[in-house]
Amino acid sequence: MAPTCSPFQFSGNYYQLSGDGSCVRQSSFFGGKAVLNQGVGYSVILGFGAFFAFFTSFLVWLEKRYVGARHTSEWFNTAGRNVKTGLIASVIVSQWTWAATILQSSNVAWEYGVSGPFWYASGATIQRSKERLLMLIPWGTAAHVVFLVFCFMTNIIVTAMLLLGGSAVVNALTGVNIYAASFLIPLGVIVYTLAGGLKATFLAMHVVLVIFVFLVYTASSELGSPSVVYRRLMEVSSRSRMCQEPLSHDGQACGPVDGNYNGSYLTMLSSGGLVFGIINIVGNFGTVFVDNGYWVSAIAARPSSTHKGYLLGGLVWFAVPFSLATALGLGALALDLPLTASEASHGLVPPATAIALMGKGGSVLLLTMLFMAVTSAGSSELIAVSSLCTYDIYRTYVNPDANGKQILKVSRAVVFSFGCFMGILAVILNKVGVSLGWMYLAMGVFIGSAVIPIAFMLLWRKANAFGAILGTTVGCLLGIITWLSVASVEYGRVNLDTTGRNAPMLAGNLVSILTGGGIHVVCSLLRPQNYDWETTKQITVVEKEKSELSVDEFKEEKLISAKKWIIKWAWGTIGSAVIIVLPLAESWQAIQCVMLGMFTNDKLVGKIEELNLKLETIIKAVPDAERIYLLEKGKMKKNETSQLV
Ligand SMILES: NC(N)=O
Repeated sequence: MAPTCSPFQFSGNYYQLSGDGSCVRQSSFFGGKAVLNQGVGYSVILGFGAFFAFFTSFLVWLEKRYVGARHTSEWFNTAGRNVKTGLIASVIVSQWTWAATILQSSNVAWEYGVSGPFWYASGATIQRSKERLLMLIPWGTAAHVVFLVFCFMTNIIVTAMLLLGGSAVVNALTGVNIYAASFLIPLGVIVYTLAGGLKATFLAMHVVLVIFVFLVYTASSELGSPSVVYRRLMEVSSRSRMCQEPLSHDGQACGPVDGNYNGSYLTMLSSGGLVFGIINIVGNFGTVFVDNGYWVSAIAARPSSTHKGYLLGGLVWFAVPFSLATALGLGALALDLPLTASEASHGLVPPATAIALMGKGGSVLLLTMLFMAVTSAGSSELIAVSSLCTYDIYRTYVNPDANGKQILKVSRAVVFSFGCFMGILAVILNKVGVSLGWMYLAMGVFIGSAVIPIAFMLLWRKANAFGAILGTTVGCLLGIITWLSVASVEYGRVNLDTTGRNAPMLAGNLVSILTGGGIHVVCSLLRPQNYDWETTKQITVVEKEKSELSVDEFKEEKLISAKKWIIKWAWGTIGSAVIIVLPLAESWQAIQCVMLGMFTNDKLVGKIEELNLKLETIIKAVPDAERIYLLEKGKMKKNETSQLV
């Protein structure tokens, strides 16, 4: 092995002295070398779903045998509408924890520093319960069909992100062929879903999360303390760092961060982070409002538990991307890993940090955590599509008199077919070179236009069906046109690289959501539809068996009390935020002066460093000076003695 020449003591493994004497940084972190063998990869891909399917089947059997539960088509699609607060919160967390939650959040931490995880977590902690798409039927068939298309598009995008992230990581860590992984991952998820899906898997996921955070900030010999992480982040982004080839390569993290205050990773003043934050909010509004999966969970919940479960789940979920990305994303930077922009965009920041910190053990832990997320979120997406196909298409347009058995059969056939379709689509997307990061940023361009029309449908009596259709379709088309035009004008060509950059993504996301909403508002004000909410009560269930829920659950007073609870807590939260933020805002100038003086005043820091350097030089020189002094003193004594003699 050639001798190392790293600019930092802690990243010697990633730099080598070349034959011509120049210092060369490793050109990528993974470089096609897998840490685990392919057997582990295939076991995880196929074994995970199968193991949990077996375990869930056993629990379902116990419930049938000893509790006497009957598992009908309604149970398959809505879990009997009897899920209580704790479980609904855990369902929300597991459903909302995608591969992107683990991988893309760390990617933005690697790109923008600490503001990335903040924007990721806060922008995606926006969840509210909703009703089923069938409610759109009174708006007419055209509206129902248009929103069905957008719902399918959302399910396809979310499932595609799970498969792109899952296949890229399993390929990088185990060497399993990426196309084989793309096609096989859905098979495990299908088996798991058909067995009933066990949302409690997310508990194990949180244990792994805590291990990683603990390692980075407490226990690891490589990092192990916030002060080490802090110091190293300052060192790797220092202005004096040399970043030209071959000491670093294009797309690798090196030196100050463009668009961040003082080029630091440890600032919230990041233009890139802010742009990502806006794109993230639009995209997540899209997936929350247009993804049928969250509607299905709301329906599965006991009516009096829905609001508490959703609020609790949303709050708990925040910790997942925020803590994981501030550990693994910032960890990758603090270790000066030679990751490339392409590796980061494919979701490989967390596996790289896991390997650097724990070797093979870290890879196994990360794979386990990721597959928990892929399996449980993937299963929710399959159920969501199954619910759309069976209730919104089959029972509405094909067989309105369908009985429970027929519905269950169609549900299972849809789960199988959609799973296989997604496997093939994921192979195609990988072949084309689409990355998880690209898909994550683009989701709002495709589905953002449906957000405001769906929200109005739920909340505004005047909302008009024609305006909703027009806003949704025109908003989507204009969003796509703007996105591609900005890429073409800004960068001179339209490809995956240019369309994946921040400026075109920001423009496309904003045009899509704002145009969709704007058109809908104008049409609704011109021709208010005055929607009659009573019509939603005509929606029937397939199997009218005796509900375990008390009649109280459906009483108006109970729902009004739930509404009061939400308003109380919402105002409580807003009130708390105001009394924290207002004094801070009012004293902002004073705070800024103090902060600037304390931490960021370049002159002051420069003076202190100069003083430090002088002191260090003096301290280092003391032993030599002492030795010279003693030597001179000895010589003088000798001279004196010889003169006397
Ligand atoms: N669910 C998300 N946005 O991670």
